[in-house]
Amino acid sequence: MVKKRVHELAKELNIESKEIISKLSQMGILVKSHMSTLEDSEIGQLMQIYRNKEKPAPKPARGTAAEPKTPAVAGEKKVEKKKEPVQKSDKPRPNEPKKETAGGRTEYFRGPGLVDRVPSRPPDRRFQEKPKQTDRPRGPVKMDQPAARPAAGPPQERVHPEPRPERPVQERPRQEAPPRDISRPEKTQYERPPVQARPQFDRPQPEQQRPDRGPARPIEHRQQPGTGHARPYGQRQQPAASHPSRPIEQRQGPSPRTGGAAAGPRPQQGERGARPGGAPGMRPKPVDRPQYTGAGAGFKARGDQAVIRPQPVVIDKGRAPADKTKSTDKVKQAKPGFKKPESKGRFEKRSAIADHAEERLRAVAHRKKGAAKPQEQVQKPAKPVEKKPIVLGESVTVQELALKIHKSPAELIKKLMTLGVLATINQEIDTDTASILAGEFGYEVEIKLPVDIEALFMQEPEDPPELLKPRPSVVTVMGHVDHGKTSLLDAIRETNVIATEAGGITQHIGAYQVEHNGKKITFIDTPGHEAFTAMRARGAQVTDIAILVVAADDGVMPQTVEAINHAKEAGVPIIVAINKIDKPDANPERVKQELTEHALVPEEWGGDTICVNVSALKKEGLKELLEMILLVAEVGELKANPNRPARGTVIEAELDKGRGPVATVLVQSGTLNIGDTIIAGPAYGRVRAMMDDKGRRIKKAGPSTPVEVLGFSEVPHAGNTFIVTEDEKLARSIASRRQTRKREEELKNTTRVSLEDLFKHIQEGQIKELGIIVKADVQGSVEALRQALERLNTGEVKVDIIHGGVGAISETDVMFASASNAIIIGFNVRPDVNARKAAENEKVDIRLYRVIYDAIEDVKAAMSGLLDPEYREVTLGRAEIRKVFKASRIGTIAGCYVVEGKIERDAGVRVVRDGIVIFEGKLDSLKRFKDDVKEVLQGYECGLALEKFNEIQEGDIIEAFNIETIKRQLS
Ligand SMILES: Nc1nc2c(ncn2[C@@H]2O[C@H](COP(=O)(O)OP(=O)(O)OP(=O)(O)O)[C@@H](O)[C@H]2O)c(=O)[nH]1
Repeated sequence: MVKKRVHELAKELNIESKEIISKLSQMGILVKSHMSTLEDSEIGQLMQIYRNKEKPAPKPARGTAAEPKTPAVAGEKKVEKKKEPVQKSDKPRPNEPKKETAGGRTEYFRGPGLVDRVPSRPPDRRFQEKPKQTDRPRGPVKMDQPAARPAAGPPQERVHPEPRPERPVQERPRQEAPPRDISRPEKTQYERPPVQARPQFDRPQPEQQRPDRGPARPIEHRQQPGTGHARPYGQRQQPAASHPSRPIEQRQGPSPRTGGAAAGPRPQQGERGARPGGAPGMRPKPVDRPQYTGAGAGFKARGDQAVIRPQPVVIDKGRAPADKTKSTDKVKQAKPGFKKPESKGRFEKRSAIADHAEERLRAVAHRKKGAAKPQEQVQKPAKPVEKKPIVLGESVTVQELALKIHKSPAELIKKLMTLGVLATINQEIDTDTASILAGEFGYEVEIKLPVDIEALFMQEPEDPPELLKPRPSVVTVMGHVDHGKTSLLDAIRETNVIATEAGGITQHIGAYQVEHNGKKITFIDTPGHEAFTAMRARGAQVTDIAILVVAADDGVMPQTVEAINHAKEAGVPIIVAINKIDKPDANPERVKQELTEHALVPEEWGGDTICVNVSALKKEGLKELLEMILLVAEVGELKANPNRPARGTVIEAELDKGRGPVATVLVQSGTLNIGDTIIAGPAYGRVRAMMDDKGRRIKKAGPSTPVEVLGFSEVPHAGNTFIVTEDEKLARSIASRRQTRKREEELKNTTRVSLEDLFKHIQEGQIKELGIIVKADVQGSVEALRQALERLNTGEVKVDIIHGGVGAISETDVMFASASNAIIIGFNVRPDVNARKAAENEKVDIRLYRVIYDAIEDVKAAMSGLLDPEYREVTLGRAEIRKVFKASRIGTIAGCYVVEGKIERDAGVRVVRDGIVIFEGKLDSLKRFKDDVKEVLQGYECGLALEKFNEIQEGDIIEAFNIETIKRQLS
């Protein structure tokens, strides 16, 4: 025989190539594809097998040769034998002979006999076993199946063309799109939730279409190239043709059933058709079963069939993609190639995309919230943090708050604006505002005010009474200017301090200690000028006894009253020293009389105010005064604990060029020693040296001792409390904090802006401000000037002391003044070279003074210059119109007679008629006779024309006036 290819032989035998391939594989002959060539012997064997099947009669004849070759064939024979009776019963039918003639396979074509019975059931049963739903489509399909066979043949051949590997991908979609796409998509879609049920639906559909569309099969073939048995769909459509090719399936599938129940009891074809396990002639049915079952739910419905080998393979292949799509990424669904992606995939893809989109959105949302990974985001979302109240301190800047609530500063600023607050990013907002603001963004605020370490640090410990020891009394000398305070102290100290004072008045607070009758008395001298109120108040606060000096020849004066009030406020006992009793016009009684007006009733008049007549000049009454001081001190039982770190008050401070910051302090309790760490206001340091009131260096200073202290880091403020601490680090940090606070306050004063302030500023736009920088040799003078100058404030002009400090005028001061459009007042200080140059360049006005009065007067004058001048009308004269002339070119001319004062050419004029002003304007011309003149005096006649006014009449009065500018001065 000639070599043939598998498909050629299949054609010849009118069977599918696959069946031959499977048969060959059962025979132990491996064939790669339908294009493989077969040896003559192999062809012979196959021919024998298939012809034996077709011709049962000759089988036995050939059987000798065929049977031994393959057990499968033998098996088949057995089956065939069983079928014979069935066939025989069928033979009488008219259909058989036709089929025999057609294919020569009577048994095989008995299937069609089923078709005849279709109306009666067989096909229905088949399908009913699986899904009833499939009946709709399948009903007709199965009916057509037999007829479709011939059509099925050709399609198979078409499929054979080799290019399988490539075609599958392209052709699948085209050809199978309708049938399989529908089925598979459904699979995947349905299978997701109910994996079992779908397969049943899926299969029937493809079957319906397969027979109609030949091309559909090829796809199936392609899919099952490796496993020739694996074509459930195709086989179904060709039940008869599949028989021969699936002996194994029949054995495996049907066998259990045949053995179980079907075989014997189903001799009839009708039932055979429905039950594969029936007779040998039922092969096609068993083949069908696996096809159906293999496709889907049939497996579960028929547990037996699930064992069938080929089916699992087919199923795996067929499902693999679907399963993957179900269980894993939907994106992978596209890979399988089939048309899945098109029909079913749309929905799947959309849902997948939607899912992805959601996931991404979530991820993005989480990322935006700050988390890097979705998982972590879930674990550490900011949400719980949002609800957690934010902790704020005393104040917070907009930027800090923005960080705390995870918002942008711009959002906060915007929100603040809606709340009526205009703030910058670095501006501090108070806790109330911050709370409201945070609340706007859904945050609660917890305000935790920091522990005031400073307050604790400065808190004065209470000394047990047993540790207290008597201390010198601190006496403050107060009184009106020039009443002799310094002279009195000088007399007491027997020194001459007055000679060193500029201008002859005391401008520094002085502290001195004297000893009388073995007891020390500390005196604090305070200036008497009104500008030094603060100093006096400070003196009163640190004092135990106040000496009120009143000049016997002058009596009680304003600052006397002020001193009385300070002393009363401080709860300090007052001793009145009526001075200058040596003067001829001294009148102590009058002074006492005036004192009573201020609730100071002398002892001799029944009151409790001690009054002592003294003369600083003559040094009279000093002893008595000192004794009275000691007496009052004794009554006060003044005590302090000298055996603890010192604490007291800074009386005065200055920046000494050679020694640096120098502070005059009054130790009020404890003992100050050299080397002590001391802090006072923003200044801290170590006590480098101490000098007493006489300039002598001392190593320690006990309670009530005034000393000059060197060693401060900067000039402390007069009035600051100083303490000694062992914790230098803490002192430094507290001082640093105070410095920062001071700077911030200075900054606030110049830069603080809010809507309220803005409005205020708009209102104050008409108020002129005079910015002043005050520099002085000592802090006390700075304060004195500040107070004196600020007192000059009026509703129209405002003095703004933008900076005050101790020391020479520096370039920085000049630049600051330039930026602030301010002037600089230097008191007992001079600008250094750089400052002088800078002042020239920046045209900054620097005023230097040695007497405070001059400074104040100058400032007052400067402020007067700032005041809006007053305008006053000055009447020049009056003229009566005696005659009116009309000139064509000039207009109306008035012939006048000056009845009073004079009429000036450039003056303003008004026309008054019967006491009513009918015009006010300017003269157009003024002539005497024909000459233009500048003025016409009383008693003379003149001619004049008014500018843009001709309605004059005889008898009108022309009034001439001028507007004078009058500079205003502060009272
Ligand atoms: N005749 C007479 N003159 C005195 C007496 N005490 C002071 N003076 C004079 O009064 C003037 C003012 O004396 P001060 O001691 O400077 O007066 P003050 O109260 O200290 O003045 P301020 O320091 O400016 O507050 C000086 O010229 C003294 O000579 C006195 O007892 N008798």
